Amino acid sequence: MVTKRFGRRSKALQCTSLRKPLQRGGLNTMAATMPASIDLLLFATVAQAAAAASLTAFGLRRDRHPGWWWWLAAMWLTTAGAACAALAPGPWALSLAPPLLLQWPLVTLMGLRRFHARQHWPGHWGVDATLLAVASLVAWAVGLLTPEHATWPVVVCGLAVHLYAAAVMFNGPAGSEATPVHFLGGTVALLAFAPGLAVLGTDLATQAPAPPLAAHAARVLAATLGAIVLAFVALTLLFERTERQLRESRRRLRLLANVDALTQVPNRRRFNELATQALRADPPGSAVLLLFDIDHFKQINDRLGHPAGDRALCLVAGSVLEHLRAMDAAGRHGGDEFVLLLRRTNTQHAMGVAARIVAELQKRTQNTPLPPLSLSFGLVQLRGGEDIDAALRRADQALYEAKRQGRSRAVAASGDEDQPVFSESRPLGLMPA
Ligand SMILES: Nc1nc2c(ncn2[C@@H]2O[C@H](COP(=O)(O)OP(=O)(O)OP(=O)(O)O)[C@@H](O)[C@H]2O)c(=O)[nH]1
Repeated sequence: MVTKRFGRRSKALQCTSLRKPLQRGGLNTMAATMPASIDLLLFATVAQAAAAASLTAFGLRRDRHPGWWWWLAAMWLTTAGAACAALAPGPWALSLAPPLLLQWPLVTLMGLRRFHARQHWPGHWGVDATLLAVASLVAWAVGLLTPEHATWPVVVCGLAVHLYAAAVMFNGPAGSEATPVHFLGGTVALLAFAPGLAVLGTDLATQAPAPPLAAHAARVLAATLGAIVLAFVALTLLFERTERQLRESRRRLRLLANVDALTQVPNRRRFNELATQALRADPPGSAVLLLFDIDHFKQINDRLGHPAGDRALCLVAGSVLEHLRAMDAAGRHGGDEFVLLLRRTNTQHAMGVAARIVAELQKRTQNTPLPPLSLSFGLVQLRGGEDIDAALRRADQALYEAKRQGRSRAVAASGDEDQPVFSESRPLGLMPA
C-alpha cells in the first residue's frame, strides 16, 4: 500500500527513526498514510525554530512591548509540536503534538489583546483561554486514548480554534495597525482548513477513513506557515509602534524647542523664525512690531508669589492669542515681555489691537485674586529691508518711553535707532498703581 501511494519518493517510510516507534497496530497504519516525509517535518521544524529564534533575538535587543512574550510562546510551542512529530514520533509525542500545534492562533490572539490593550477587542481573553484549554485537552486526550479515532475530533478542535481567532482578529481594532492584524487573521482563516482538507484527500485516495496522522503533517506545515507569517506581522507591528513613538517624541521635542512651556506661545527663537518668514513673504514695510510687558510685574511676584505671577503671564498670553489673526505672530520675548508681529497693517491699527488686548486682559483678571493688570507697549512700523532684531531694538526704545511717560500706554517710534521720534502716547485701560 505504501509503495503504491508514495513509491520511491517516500523517505518517511524508509526512515527507521519514524518507523520503529510505530510498529504497533493502528499507529503503524498511521505512519504509512502520513502525507509527508520525515525530511519535510524536519525542515518545517527548522523553519519554525528559525522564525522563533529571529523574533526572540530581535525582541531581546530592544524594547519589548506587551504581547511580544505571547507571540514568542506561540512560536516556540508550535516548534516543539513540529519537533515532537519529526524527532520522537512515539504515541506520547504524537498525542502531544496536536495541542502544541493548534494553540498558536489563540496564544497569538492573547498577545494581540495585550499589544493593543487600550483598544477595543471583541470577546474576552478569558474566552480565548477557555477555548484553548478545552481544545488542547480534547486534542491531547483523544490522541492518547483513541489514536485511531482521533482524526476528526482533532481536526474540529483545530478548525474551531483557528476560525474563532481569525474572526476576533478581523473585528479587532481599526487604524494603522489593523492591516497586519487583518493579514494575520486571513492567514489563520485559510490555514484552519488545511488539516481537514488533508484528511478528506487521504480518505478519497485510500477509500477508507484516514488515521489521525493523516492530518498531522498538514497541521505541521500550516503551523509553520502561520509561524512565519506571525513573525512577519509581529515585526511589522513592533516597527510601526516604534516609529509612531519616534514621531510622537519628535513632535514633543519640536514643541519643547519652539513653545514657551508656561504660556504656550512661541518662544523668542521661534517667534524670530516666524516673523522673519512673514517679512520675506510680505511687501516691505507692511508689518508692525509690538513689544510690551506687564507694569510692575515684580510687585505681583513679591506680594502674591511666583505662582500668581505665572498666572498673570498666562492671562496675558491668552488675551494676546484671543485677538491675533491667524497670519500674525506672537512670542514670549523673555520674563514678562511679549512680542507681536501684525502683518499688512499700520501703527494706528496696531494701537487698536493693543487696546483690545488690554481690555481682554482686564476682563480675564476680574474673577481672579490678581490685582488689575496694566500693560505698556512700544510699537514700530517695520522699514523696507529692516530685520526683526533691528525692529525689536527700536520697539524697545518705544516701550522704554511708554514706561517713562507713566506706563499703561502705547508709544510708537519712528525714525532711526540713533534718533527715535516718539508718537503721542495712547493711554490703555486702567492706570497702574
Ligand atoms: N512669576 C514669574 N516671574 C517671572 C518670570 N520670568 C521673569 N519673571 C519676573 O518678572 C519680573 C520682571 O520685572 P521687571 O520687568 O524687571 O520689572 P517690572 O516689575 O515689570 O517693572 P516695569 O516693567 O518697569 O513696570 C522679575 O521679577 C522676574 O523675576 C516667570 O516666568 N514667572
